[in-house]
Amino acid sequence: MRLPDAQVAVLRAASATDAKTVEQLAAETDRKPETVTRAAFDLRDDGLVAVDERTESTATLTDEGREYAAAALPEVRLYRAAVDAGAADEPVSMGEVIGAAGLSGAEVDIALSNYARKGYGDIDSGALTADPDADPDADAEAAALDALADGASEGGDGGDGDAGDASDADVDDDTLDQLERRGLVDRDERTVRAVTLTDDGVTAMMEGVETSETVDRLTPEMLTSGEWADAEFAEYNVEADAPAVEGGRVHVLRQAAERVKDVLVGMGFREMDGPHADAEFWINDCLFMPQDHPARTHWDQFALDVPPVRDLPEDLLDRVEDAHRDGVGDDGDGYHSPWAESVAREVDLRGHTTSLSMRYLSGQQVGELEEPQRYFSVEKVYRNDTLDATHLLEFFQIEGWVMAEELSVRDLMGTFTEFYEQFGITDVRFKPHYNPYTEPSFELFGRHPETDELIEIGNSGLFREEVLTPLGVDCDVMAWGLALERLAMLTTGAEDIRDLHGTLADVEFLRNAEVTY
Ligand SMILES: N[C@@H](Cc1ccccc1)C(=O)O
Repeated sequence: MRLPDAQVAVLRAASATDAKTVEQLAAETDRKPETVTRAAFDLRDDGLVAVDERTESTATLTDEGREYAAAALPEVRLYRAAVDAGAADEPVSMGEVIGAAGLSGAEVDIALSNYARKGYGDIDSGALTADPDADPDADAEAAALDALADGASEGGDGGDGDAGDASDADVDDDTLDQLERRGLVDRDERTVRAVTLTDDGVTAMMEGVETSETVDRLTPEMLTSGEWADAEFAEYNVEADAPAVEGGRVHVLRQAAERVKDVLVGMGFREMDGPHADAEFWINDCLFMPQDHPARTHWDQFALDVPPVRDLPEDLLDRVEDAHRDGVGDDGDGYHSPWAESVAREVDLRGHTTSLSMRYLSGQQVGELEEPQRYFSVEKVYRNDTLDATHLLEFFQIEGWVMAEELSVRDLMGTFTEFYEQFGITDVRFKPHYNPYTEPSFELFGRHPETDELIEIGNSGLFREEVLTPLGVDCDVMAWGLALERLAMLTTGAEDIRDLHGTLADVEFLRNAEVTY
């Protein structure tokens, strides 16, 4: 008989009289347990071996369990001290007995509650009696602890060497349940498979088995050469234990970004696109951010040491400079602080994607826009922040704006309510805020599902005249920048933004996290 290599090895190592576990066979044949398991199942399907499966449970003493095994259970110590103090005859002060038993701290409560549970005696208004018929030597929990502790001293036979490791075969289940509830043992279950040769297996061995080359896949070469006709194909065994394979997967943040895009497109928005490194003009000046604003320093934004941007729309540049110097409208007023075109032409990594909104609203990107319009982007921004649980140096912003006649704060709030509802976030909070470019402005907060804390999830407002007039927009525009990572923290339950991306990302978390909405 010809059989695949691993099956031949298992067949040779197996015995008809002596059941061998997969682990034993793996050691004897120098193969992995999962290879042996698979071979054993294949042999069983051919009737050559029998595979006996049973679940083996092990009980391991916890640290506390080990302490009590060495020093006796607190309630037993309490009982013995009570009997010594004469509590079998008349009530004795509880404090005295506790002291005599040498119990302190958490042990006191443990001793008292189990004392009562086990009927060692009564506890009544500070006094203790002991039942003379109780027998702590017959205490099943104490006996089980001793048995498990002894198991440990007999150990060292190639097991994992954990002290207190023992088969629980001789301890009854109720006692083990009780000890587990008390936190004195940990229990574990695993499947043990044992293999024995069947009569057919013995016959096959006597007739002789040889290794055959098995083929696990059909190749074009085998088809053209005709070799397939004689090949022996390995069978699939879907029950075999196999190593876990971690397949590729879309990153949770990317999943969240795609979902955000779908939702916004569904709400009638179109997508914006534009440069990551851009002129300060689009990033800051158009937004009526004075050139000496602290957010414009290198403390906050990354400046690039590259030649200045040459092609900025000249007339817009003039109108923006006017707004900065003199304000907009009859009673408008400027900043009375220095403004230089050279600064506007410098290149920075964008600290927000509101630079894209400026490009689109100005007509620069897709031509003049007639209201109503809705645009969004889900793009990366860069800030010179300090890394912590809620801040990264680069993150994704969900930028968006709506251009229409007569917009109000109600429209803004309604849009966010509708948007976040799609992600199962129904209690968005708003807090009045200040931005140089919007009035009124609001920060948005959402409740973290794990910590229950309110975390900031975005910033928003209605663009002010000083922004819209130079851009040539004469209706209302409401706008926002929301943090994708913060949204992902709410939908995945991640408590630290650094678990989501960056060098410290938690791969295990990323593999298993479910993005819920
Ligand atoms: N640019 C703001 C977000 C925002 C955009 C548009 C209007 C109002 C606020 C930020 O990064 O926080």
